[in-house]
Amino acid sequence: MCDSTSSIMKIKEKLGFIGGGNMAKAICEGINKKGLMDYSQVHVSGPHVENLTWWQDKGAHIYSQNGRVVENADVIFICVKPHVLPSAISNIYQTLSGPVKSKLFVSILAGIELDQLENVLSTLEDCARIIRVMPNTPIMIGQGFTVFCPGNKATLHDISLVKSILDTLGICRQVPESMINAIGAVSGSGPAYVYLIIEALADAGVKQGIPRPMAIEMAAKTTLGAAKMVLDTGKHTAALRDEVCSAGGTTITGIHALETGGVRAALFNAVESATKRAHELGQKRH
Ligand SMILES: NC(=O)C1=CN([C@@H]2O[C@H](COP(=O)(O)OP(=O)(O)OC[C@H]3O[C@@H](n4cnc5c(N)ncnc54)[C@H](O)[C@@H]3O)[C@@H](O)[C@H]2O)C=CC1
Ligand SMILES: O=C(O)[C@@H]1CCC=N1
Repeated sequence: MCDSTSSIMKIKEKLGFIGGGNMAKAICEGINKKGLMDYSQVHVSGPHVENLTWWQDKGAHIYSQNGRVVENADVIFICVKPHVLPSAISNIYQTLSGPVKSKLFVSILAGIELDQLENVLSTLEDCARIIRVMPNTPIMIGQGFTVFCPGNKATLHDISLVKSILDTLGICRQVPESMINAIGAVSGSGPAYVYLIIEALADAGVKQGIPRPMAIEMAAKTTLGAAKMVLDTGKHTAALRDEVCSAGGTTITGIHALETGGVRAALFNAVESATKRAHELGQKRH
């Protein structure tokens, strides 16, 4: 758990990452930037150890065998792509040097359900303790939105440990598992949608003669400011929009163009398609 004797609640557990890609780095950087752990507590594996130099340079322990992470860490984040899960897990079994007990697994895989995870891990431990998590990349800068759902065998201590870690990375909520695929389609994928919108808004400004660096800064800051208005004021988004749209003014003319372009329907379709895709990933229709 966390050490509350210092002013910062340091994580005492050793953290493991099976798969050292974008999300594993985002999680670790997020925690490290808060001063909650040191990279010497981190154990990471991947199929090509030469691709783990980023981790090595930070001071983490790196391995080409997933079993080494399971042996050395207390909390093991599974951070591979969903289709890689079976081979990543079988590599754990092949490379363990002895029986393993008392490990907590945290899966961030899109679409893969707790009972599937419990099944694949069942030969490792009779009662695999698992928590399913859906983060997003802004966790790297402490601005994430993460949800989690504990498996049946996860203890209250496991839940409080994982929640205390995720809480430091932004907003964190416990949800029923039935919601996770849809949440992943909104907040997990959401940064990509928003980057696309920021890029398009900036391009549109460039077309009107605004220099690109200013156009990008302006589009990003406007997105951030509008999001903060929603969160800080608690006002309905329609009310906030009304405050911008003068009668017969410029903004309502722009809104008309957006509605004609089907921007709302496009977002409905994006979230519906991404949710459906998460279910497909869970059903192994890769
Ligand atoms: N990228 C995102 O914004 C989000 C991703 N996720 C989930 O996080 C997971 C990881 O995604 P990313 O980090 O974006 O992917 P990534 O491709 O950046 O990282 C995956 C890592 O797994 C490693 N790997 C491949 N085979 C392996 C094996 N057999 N054993 C161990 N490691 C292996 C790869 O070398 C790579 O470093 C996915 O399951 C995804 O659904 C969840 C929420 C957000
Ligand atoms: O694109 C994906 O499948 C992952 C899950 C949520 C965000 N990225």
